[in-house]
Amino acid sequence: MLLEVKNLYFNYQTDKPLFQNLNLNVDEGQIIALVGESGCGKSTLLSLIYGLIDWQGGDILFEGEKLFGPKGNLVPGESQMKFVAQNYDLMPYGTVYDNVGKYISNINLKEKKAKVEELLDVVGLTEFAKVIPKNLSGGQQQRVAIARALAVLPKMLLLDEPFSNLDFSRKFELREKLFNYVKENNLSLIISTHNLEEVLPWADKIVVLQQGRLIQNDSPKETYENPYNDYVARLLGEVNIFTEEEKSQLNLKKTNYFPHQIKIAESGVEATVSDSRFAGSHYRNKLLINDKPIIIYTDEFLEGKVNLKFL
Ligand SMILES: Nc1ncnc2c1ncn2[C@@H]1O[C@H](COP(=O)(O)OP(=O)(O)OP(=O)(O)O)[C@@H](O)[C@H]1O
Repeated sequence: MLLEVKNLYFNYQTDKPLFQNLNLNVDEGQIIALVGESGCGKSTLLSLIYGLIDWQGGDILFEGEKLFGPKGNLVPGESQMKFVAQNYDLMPYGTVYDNVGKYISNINLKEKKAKVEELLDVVGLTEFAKVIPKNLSGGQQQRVAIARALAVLPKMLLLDEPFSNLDFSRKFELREKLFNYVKENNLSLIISTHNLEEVLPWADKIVVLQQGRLIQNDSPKETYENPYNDYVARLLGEVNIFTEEEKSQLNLKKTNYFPHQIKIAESGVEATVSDSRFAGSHYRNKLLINDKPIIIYTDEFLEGKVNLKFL
């Protein structure tokens, strides 16, 4: 086991603990998506693991050795890890090239150059090598910080919302290259995100935090098929939530259904189409079951009355 968080107890204010008995294990080479709504504790957990803040109880072990937080390190942060926080902390007067190469030794300059160039390609900033951070957009600065963190091949990489400042097309490109790089180099990664869909295809495990409680830790498929509660289901994307009463009235198996889990059928629950809108790869339809609005996706435009089957 590379990282073990055992019975972690942490609070900012003494009367209200954020983490109580939090447990988390990360294997070598594993990609963990850390998700939860804003304020649930994602950034705090990453900062604790990296050793930027002190915790009050429990243990954090890395390769079986206990970590001691800020008091255990002369330079902030654990040496075997790299953390890209939401403030990127770049050298303002160094170029993109200098920033990415900051932690790479100067002994072999040819090797260093090749490494920096490889990383600039991973984050799509090759043509910005000579630019200084203040002349970059927020998203570009974020990518410089990611490249700099990758440069030393840490055993564990901690990324806090790494795609938050990127536009759609950049996000897809960076995502693909970043996760491939992480996998090829067998790095362990904990990546926090608001948007699970962004990381789902690459994550080995999804760890869900709700107000500081770790409520689910499963593979993406298991999480998708069996979200622990409606909060988890909502984090996975657009979802229809039913009350217990609606569930029994409609004879449903569960309280949450993703739009693709409700299909048009010959017979079944009757619904009226309220609107049907073109949404790119599908039509997004709002239907009413009695007065209850639900969303389903179809290949075709819908109108009138339909019957529904819940998968
Ligand atoms: N320095 C601090 N002092 C006191 N409370 C804090 C501090 N930093 C964060 N908190 C509180 O701790 C809780 C967890 O915050 P944290 O930043 O870890 O959440 P998060 O899940 O990363 O949120 P986001 O997705 O918005 O970044 C929040 O209620 C926040 O208000």
